[in-house]
Amino acid sequence: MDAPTTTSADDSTSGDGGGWFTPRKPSRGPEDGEQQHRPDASAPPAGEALPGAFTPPPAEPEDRRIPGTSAVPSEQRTVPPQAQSTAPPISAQQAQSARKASPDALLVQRTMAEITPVADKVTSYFYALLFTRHPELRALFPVAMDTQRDRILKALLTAAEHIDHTDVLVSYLKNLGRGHRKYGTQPEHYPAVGECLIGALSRYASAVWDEETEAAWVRTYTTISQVMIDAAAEDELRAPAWWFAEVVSHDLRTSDIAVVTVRPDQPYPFLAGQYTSLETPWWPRVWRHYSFASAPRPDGLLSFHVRAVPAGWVSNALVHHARPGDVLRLGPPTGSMTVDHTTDSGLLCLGGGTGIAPIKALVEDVAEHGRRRPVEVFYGARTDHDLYDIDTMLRLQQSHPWLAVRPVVDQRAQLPDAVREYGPWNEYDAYLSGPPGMIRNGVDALRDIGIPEGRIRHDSVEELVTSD
Ligand SMILES: NC(=O)C1=CN([C@@H]2O[C@H](COP(=O)(O)OP(=O)(O)OC[C@H]3O[C@@H](n4cnc5c(N)ncnc54)[C@H](O)[C@@H]3O)[C@@H](O)[C@H]2O)C=CC1
Repeated sequence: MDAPTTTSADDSTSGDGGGWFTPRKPSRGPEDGEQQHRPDASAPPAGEALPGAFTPPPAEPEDRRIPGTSAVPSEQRTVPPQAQSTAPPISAQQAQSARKASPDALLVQRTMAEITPVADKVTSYFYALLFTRHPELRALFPVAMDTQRDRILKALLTAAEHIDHTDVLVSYLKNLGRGHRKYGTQPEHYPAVGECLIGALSRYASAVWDEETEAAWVRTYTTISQVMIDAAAEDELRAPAWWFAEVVSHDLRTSDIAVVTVRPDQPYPFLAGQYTSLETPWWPRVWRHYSFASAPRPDGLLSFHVRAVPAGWVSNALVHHARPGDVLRLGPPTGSMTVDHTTDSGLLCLGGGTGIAPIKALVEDVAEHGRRRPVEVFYGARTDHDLYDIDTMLRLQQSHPWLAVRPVVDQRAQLPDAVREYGPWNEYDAYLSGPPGMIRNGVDALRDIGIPEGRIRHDSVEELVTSD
């Protein structure tokens, strides 16, 4: 198996995206016997040699060693020559984590510490490199980049930083790889992105950048891409890259909150508590996350609760423009805030604002499973008027004796405190859904009252930030 090789990250002749990693055939093919959904006819069949699939590192991340030779001719780098041999020593804190971290992880973390204060510049430079060297990739991104701008880089850096936490990382990356199918991402795009990533990092982390660091990043990025590419290829065998979904009803509950119900063009399997990404026809390639507001239904319809937020393109389009007959696109379902049906533990649920949507789905899921387990829902809103779904929740309470719904109207973000007045909660699993601040404070409050972290579930706060 070949070791990854590289031309310079800043070598302008490498704009064809080739030569960065050693291609390898995909690990799975259609001989698995499962039906392929290929809405994107330009995508190579998963069983064919994927032109840009790379060789994974020869061993698990923990076992990797940095080869002694440079992968990059030094004259091609933007790193000042003196910086190449004078990378600052690893700090005491870094040294402590080094006991656990692999050598690559340590070098990656050292780069991260260097670029974090200038993350904005790194991002701008990264996209400038990407779009000038690979203009054909511009069409995969929204016209206006705004929140999209830092997504790729954030995701890559998050992954790189956790390269030693194999379990968490692999499931994160698989998800990311599957989710990238809807953007039209192809295996051959990965070397282009990797090359520009290294270009941006080497420029802004020049004080710590040397040959070993570059080699560590190449290996790390190769691992990341390979997991994403394999996950996408595997997913292609069983699911479309996206679903079209026609709006079948639009219920304006307040001046800025709508419940939007859609009918996907193909079966859409998901679990109560999960969320999806959604694109409207008004803002092509701008995707936002919304949770399913119901458990899977026999008629296959999906509902979302949307609040139009200031400057929220997608949310405003959904609340103020979408009407029955409009066609949206949906990405795959994702998220792990789902009910564990192997236990009888109670569910303690905190739903803030439109964050009540997945909580309602969880309640329906428990009801469908027919097991009587106590479910306590604290439904927070800033005003009475904002409790837009209280009637539905109270109706559910009337039909299910195991369910208690407690509306909490609070101007001062006290939803998590309300939970302290009830309990005890030691037999409960906790589920939180709402604004990022509520999640953070809620997790603290629940830990304070003795609920172990492993029993507290919520969606990624970063994902929620982009649900406008
Ligand atoms: N629409 C959906 O499907 C979902 C939305 N979300 C997220 O839920 C949020 C809903 O926003 P809004 O309806 O505008 O909610 P909001 O800002 O009106 O707040 C809802 C509740 O959370 C409490 N809260 C807010 N900030 C808090 C803090 N820092 N500490 C403690 N409690 C706090 C409020 O007091 C209120 O009770 C958005 O951030 C959205 O991304 C989460 C999951 C699903």
